Amino acid sequence: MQAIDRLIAKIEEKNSCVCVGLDPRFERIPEEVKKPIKEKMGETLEGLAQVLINFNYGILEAVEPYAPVVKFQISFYEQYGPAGLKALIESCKISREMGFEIILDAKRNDISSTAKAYADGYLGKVNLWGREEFIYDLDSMTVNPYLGKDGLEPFIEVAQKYDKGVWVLLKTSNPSSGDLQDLTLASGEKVYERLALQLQELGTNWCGESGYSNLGMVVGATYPEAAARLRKMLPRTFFLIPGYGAQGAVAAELEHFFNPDGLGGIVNSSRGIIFARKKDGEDYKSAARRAVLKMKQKINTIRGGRT
Ligand SMILES: O=c1ccn([C@@H]2O[C@H](COP(=O)(O)O)[C@@H](O)[C@H]2O)c(=O)[nH]1
Repeated sequence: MQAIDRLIAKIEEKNSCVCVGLDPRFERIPEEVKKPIKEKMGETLEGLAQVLINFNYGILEAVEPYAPVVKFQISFYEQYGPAGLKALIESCKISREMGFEIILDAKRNDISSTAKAYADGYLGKVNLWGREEFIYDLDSMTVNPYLGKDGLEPFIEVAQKYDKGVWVLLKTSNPSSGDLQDLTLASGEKVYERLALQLQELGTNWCGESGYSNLGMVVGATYPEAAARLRKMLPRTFFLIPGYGAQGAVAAELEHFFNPDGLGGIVNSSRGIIFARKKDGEDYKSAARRAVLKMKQKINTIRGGRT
């Protein structure tokens, strides 16, 4: 099954388009997760990596009934070197066993020959002493489009080969995204609008049975007016929508991100779910479960009248 159809099947199964971002910040992880590992492994890098894995496991168990997809932002793992990346790979493995769709938010790209190495490493297989093997077990990853079409093509080719998807940054959620992305071209279009059309062309012959493209685009929840324009331009494109919760966006602003079929988007929240507990001593898993359920319900009320 193609990546976009797997994602839609999971959304339908859980009646939810919530994506939980597993972006652990060590200093915010509760003591009850850290203590037993510190006692066993000491204050080592390996111990820290084990804390990330155990924390993620707790969150995954908590959100499993209500979230079809998880997103790992690679920086929170990469910053700890090989131990951090091992924690990422192990967390992906656990997510897979629990049936989540898995997105890696790595925002990679480069000249095409280098982009191919990224694509092989994250989405495809690498040559290990003559054997072709996967290093990561992912469904899709984020990529940066600003090197142009030749930088994107290797990701698309590898993704097509292994039934994976890509999410291309289009209109990002950060406050200054407009400095470049909103500039008006001589044609009267904004930069992100021109990019949207170029990306649509790349993704148009890469649709699943659902009719949606495996080339999705990142559109920040913090820019609902841009999303309304983009939704009309790109009816067959799924949006990965970050910016909910900690960055200020709320469900009522998300209506125009979705198509009338109630599909077309997955809404990510990272800090708002994984660090939902309000005070020390409160169970972080119960707090995450409550937060994800509330988010699912709120978003369902604005997408195609689902509840
Ligand atoms: O435009 C973008 C693209 C990616 N992100 C990523 O999403 C999450 C948001 O985390 P919160 O804690 O819910 O704010 C994080 O991994 C970002 O790197 C984004 O925010 N905006």
